[in-house]
Amino acid sequence: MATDTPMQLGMIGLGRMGANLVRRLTRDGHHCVVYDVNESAVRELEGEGAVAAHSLGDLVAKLERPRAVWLMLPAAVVQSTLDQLTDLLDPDDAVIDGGNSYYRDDITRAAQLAPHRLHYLDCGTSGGVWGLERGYCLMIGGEQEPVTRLDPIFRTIAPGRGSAEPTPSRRTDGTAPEGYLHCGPSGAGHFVKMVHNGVEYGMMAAIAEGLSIIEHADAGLRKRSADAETTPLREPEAYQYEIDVGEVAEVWRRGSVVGSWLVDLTADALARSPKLEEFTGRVSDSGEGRWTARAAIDEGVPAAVITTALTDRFASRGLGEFADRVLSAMRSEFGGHAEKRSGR
Ligand SMILES: O=C(CO)[C@H](O)[C@H](O)COP(=O)(O)O
Repeated sequence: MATDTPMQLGMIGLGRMGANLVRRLTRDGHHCVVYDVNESAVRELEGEGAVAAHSLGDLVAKLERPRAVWLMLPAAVVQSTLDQLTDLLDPDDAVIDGGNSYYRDDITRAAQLAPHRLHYLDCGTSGGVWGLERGYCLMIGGEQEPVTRLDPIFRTIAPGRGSAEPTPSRRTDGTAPEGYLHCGPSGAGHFVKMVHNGVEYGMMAAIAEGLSIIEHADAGLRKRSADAETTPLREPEAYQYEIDVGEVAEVWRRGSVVGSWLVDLTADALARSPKLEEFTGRVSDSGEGRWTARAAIDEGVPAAVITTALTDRFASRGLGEFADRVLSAMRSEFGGHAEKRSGR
């Protein structure tokens, strides 16, 4: 259903997220002016009804005042883009940073724009490559006035009330049931998104570890377990199960306490590739988990699951190898224990 309040938005950055945000807005009757350094991304969206811009200045010139400009850019280029926009925009225009910027940078950037009477909103945007159809969960920070002004944009991008059952005990209204929330002043949106991503690390790690324990539940069947060289399996009869983890992920999707979108995605990945052999298991991190851990330390709040999930990712990339060598060296020094060349 088309929006009652069509608005105009400039989108800078037409990667998967930026392009799909434009598509979702256009479908709902909003008007988008689009720019990216990659001309073919601009042309593709032009073919789908957006107005093409060929530079930041061109984008600004094609927007009516007060303008709304959404940045969907890698964190590394947000500042330079904002610096250029600051000279191009007029008082009362608003810039929305929808990427994964560090919330502390938002505080600085809002202060940088304030003397120019430009508004700056930080908008944590979660939904990934599925957001076009499912909608994006939005966590917004900044002043109330531009948040209110841009409400029709946020409402269109968000998943909407139908995306989840109503919360039985909830008695208040507000926008959270629509899938977007004004979390507080500058930085609050990206702060909440940062912690969301920290939670994502912990949930992902727990699902992965659980399925790995099930995958290895056949340890007692192996004649000579790989572990036998270091720690013999004391009760092989207790580990006699050859369980298909893909089937487990599938059954967990249905009515279980841990059923979730992450389990849905895991079940789909395992259905395509039961041993996931196309992955090496080197897990990257883009910074949000580190920032969440830092916030927990600053606040003095225990966050054992999130921080462990973060350092597990470092270990997956071999960054724990030196510590492991130090451990082996100490065992050798105090007990003459030799490293085994095979086994786990
Ligand atoms: O914002 C996201 C999902 O909500 C990103 O896709 C996710 O945070 C990727 O981060 P990382 O590379 O650290 O796993």
